[in-house]
Amino acid sequence: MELPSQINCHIVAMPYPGRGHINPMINFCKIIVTKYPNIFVTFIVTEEWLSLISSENLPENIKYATIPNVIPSEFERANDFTAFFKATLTNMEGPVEKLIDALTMKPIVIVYDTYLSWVIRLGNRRNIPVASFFTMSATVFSIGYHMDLLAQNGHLRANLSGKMHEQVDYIPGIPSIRILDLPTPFYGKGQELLDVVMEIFSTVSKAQYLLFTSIYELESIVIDVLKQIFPILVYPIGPAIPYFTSEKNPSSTTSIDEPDYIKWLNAQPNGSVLYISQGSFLSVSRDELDEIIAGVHDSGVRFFWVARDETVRFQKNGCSVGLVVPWCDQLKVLSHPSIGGFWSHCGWNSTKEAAFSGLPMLTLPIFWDQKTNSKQIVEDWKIGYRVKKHDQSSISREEISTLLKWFMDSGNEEVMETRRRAKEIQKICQCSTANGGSSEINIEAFIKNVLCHKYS
Ligand SMILES: O=c1ccn([C@@H]2O[C@H](COP(=O)(O)OP(=O)(O)O[C@H]3O[C@H](CO)[C@@H](O)[C@H](O)[C@H]3O)[C@@H](O)[C@H]2O)c(=O)[nH]1
Repeated sequence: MELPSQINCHIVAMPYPGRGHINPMINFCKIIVTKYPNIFVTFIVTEEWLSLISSENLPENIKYATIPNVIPSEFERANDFTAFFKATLTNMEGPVEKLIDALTMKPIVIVYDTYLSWVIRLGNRRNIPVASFFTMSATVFSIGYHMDLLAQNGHLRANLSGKMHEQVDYIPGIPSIRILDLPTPFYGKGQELLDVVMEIFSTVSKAQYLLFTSIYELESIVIDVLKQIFPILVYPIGPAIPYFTSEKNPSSTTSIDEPDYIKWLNAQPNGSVLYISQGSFLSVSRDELDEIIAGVHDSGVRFFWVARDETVRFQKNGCSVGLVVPWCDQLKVLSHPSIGGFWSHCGWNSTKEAAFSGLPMLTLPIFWDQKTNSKQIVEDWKIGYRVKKHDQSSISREEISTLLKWFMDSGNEEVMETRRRAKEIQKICQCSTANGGSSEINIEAFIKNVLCHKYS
């Protein structure tokens, strides 16, 4: 849809303060302003988050606006996740409302992270439509939305010990799934947030739109079901990763401007490197990490490891087959020809980036939606393997070393089949994000509807 050139419109974006939430929101905004240059976006973050992301190049018509640091620091988020999460629900509404009231152009819509449910109230008070932007999978949404079914079947607030392998086969639109693979607020870590999470899912239908950051073709059944039963408009807007700027086939020639880690990757044989990342904030226990570090080094497999602030701990003297970095441009690394596999904590963004890059995965989920994403990767799309194959609570360095050698062995027929499947999934993602693909169609339909609402 063409916007008349004289009409300028304004969208407010309100992400949840976390890397895995800010990234997809900013990517979505970039797609919108690239397609509709008359749309302006105000992207609201805390002052601390501005300092973390301000170096990123933004198109001219996206501007950051800040609220004070009314929530605990990003660097303490993992120490007390419950307190952090609750603070995002209680402390941000006032400053954000003040900021929105001071804007010179009234927004046509507020796109807010689903977990910041107070934005619905704010939109109602100010008569601004709101679009709930869910940064996890549509599968996870359906589970959250149907918690009443979990309760009816004795799978919520019940003693589930001994039942973790029971199948949940009654959630609309999703294949049968074990209790063990449900998002953790329902039975494990994060359960103290169950009431809050239930409240959040039950209020989404009071928004005007629901946006899934998902590739329609990968979750078509659950998305179609939700479109039928959900009382508001539902749009799967695509992966919300920076696919429009990613180099799908980076050249192997070295440019002086490239980071050293890309130069290192350029020097490695095709498909030979395992990329390892456990996400942007939570980690496994220290003991478990020590076993993983030992297992990775013992395996002799070539690796590229994102260690955040623990690079020294991940390195081993005399190690010549691996590179440890604190942070990298993950999608660029995953798209590099020398990467042959991805060990991931299964954050939804990492999952989509792996799918988009056509990589087989090793999954080690930690909490929240990651277990469900791991199940989709391994059982539904069949593009990966669980690191803890038998759901054991810990894993030894020997087991890790054996698994990695097996996974990265280029002659391994089972893994070759998984690689072939990962390439099929990659094609599906590429078609969905190409011009005229389902992602573009849904983004256009969303914008068109918002504009009709404004000008009707
Ligand atoms: O060195 C790195 C490591 C990560 N990333 C990026 O950081 C993001 C990480 O997102 P994700 O993979 O989703 O992990 P988390 O940051 O752990 O994401 C949180 O948010 C996600 C979306 O709601 C949830 O799926 C996760 O469970 C939750 O932990 C991705 O875009 C990565 O490309 C980098 O750019 N460089």
